[in-house]
Amino acid sequence: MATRVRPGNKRCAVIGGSGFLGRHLVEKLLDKGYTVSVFDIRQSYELPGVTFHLGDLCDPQALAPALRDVSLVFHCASPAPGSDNRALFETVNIKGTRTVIQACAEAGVQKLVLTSSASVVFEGTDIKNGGEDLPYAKKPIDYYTETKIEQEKLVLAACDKEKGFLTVAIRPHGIFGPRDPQLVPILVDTARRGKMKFIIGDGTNLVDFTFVENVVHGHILAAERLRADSPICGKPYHITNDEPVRFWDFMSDVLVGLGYAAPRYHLPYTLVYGLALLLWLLALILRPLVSIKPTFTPMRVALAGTHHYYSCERAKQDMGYKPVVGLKEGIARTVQSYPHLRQGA
Ligand SMILES: NC(=O)C1=CN([C@@H]2O[C@H](COP(=O)(O)OP(=O)(O)OC[C@H]3O[C@@H](n4cnc5c(N)ncnc54)[C@H](O)[C@@H]3O)[C@@H](O)[C@H]2O)C=CC1
Ligand SMILES: CC(C)CCC[C@@H](C)[C@H]1CC[C@H]2C3=C(CC[C@]12C)[C@@]1(C)CCC(=O)C[C@@H]1CC3
Repeated sequence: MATRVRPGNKRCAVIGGSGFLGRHLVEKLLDKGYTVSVFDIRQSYELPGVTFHLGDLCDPQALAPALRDVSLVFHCASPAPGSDNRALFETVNIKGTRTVIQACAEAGVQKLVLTSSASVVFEGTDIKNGGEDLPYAKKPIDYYTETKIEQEKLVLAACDKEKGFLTVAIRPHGIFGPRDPQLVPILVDTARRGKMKFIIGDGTNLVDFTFVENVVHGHILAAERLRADSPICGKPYHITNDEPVRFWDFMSDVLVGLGYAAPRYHLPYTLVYGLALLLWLLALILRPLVSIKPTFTPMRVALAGTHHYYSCERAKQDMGYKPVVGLKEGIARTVQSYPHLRQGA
């Protein structure tokens, strides 16, 4: 174990800092006077006050220079959730997270904040105002979720007040905002291919979508409240917009804001889920011959057709969390940030 870095120093590292959430987090940390080391497999921007370290988080030698003299680490790297590469998820999310914990210990880091996901409790059936006491999914719906569960368990179990190494996990849900590479681009691509005409189920299911700045706010609050005498040590926290919305209303607001038609026709949930499952199996069987990437994966269909919204009462109580940007404003700012994805652009 290395000498502990001076507590409270304003140097931190963001693993996955080139990504969507990571970059928003880095920008806010800079605003708050931190100097930031970004560790990622790619560099997607440059900013004064940020040092980039390129490497794979599974490689302890590559990680070490990024953690030098750093007291606080945010770990928000992951393979894209839409991938079905089980080996990659296991390597990065499980083995890689063990490596991150070990590297933190060796560098004398005192605080580790993990970006987990509210999906760690989601099994494809309704969750209404779910608290953090819900059990982890026994049958996770995909490899992403399966490995996010193991990752969260590893990080929370590593919390050790005696050794002065404190951890916490933030569980956001449905992050959206400017530069998101997933939600809006996939939605628009599906609309452009004429596949966003249908509502899966009756369209009344409520879901949390969380504006990226609220997720960042939750991470920084957690980091700043993480002390040996704080109740947040070793615990997971839901961070949402605290405004559950009908899944299909949210999709329609984004689509209409960008000039596309809102979905109108209803399809039964079980039919679409069954078809998505069949297509997924077919893609698996044919993988050695041809690569099929279905838009409607079982995970996406389950997310689109069930209730899944979460209580963030615990974050409000233990760390004074309150969303800083409302859903309506978040949607407006998101839509405005994608001029190139507008209908006809
Ligand atoms: N986008 C969403 O709706 C949600 C995301 N999350 C979690 O938030 C975190 C951030 O997600 P996003 O910013 O949306 O994803 P992103 O794909 O934009 O960012 C992830 C970053 O991790 C990096 N990365 C991947 N593998 C790496 C490796 N082996 N070594 C070093 N860097 C690596 C990527 O290059 C990328 O820059 C992830 O942990 C994800 O599981 C949780 C809930 C919802
Ligand atoms: C094709 C349409 C039915 C859906 C298009 C939008 C979807 C791409 C997104 C709607 C909900 C999103 C979501 C995630 C990814 C993008 C969506 C499926 C996550 C799986 C990202 C990672 C997580 O941890 C949970 C997210 C839940 C919501």
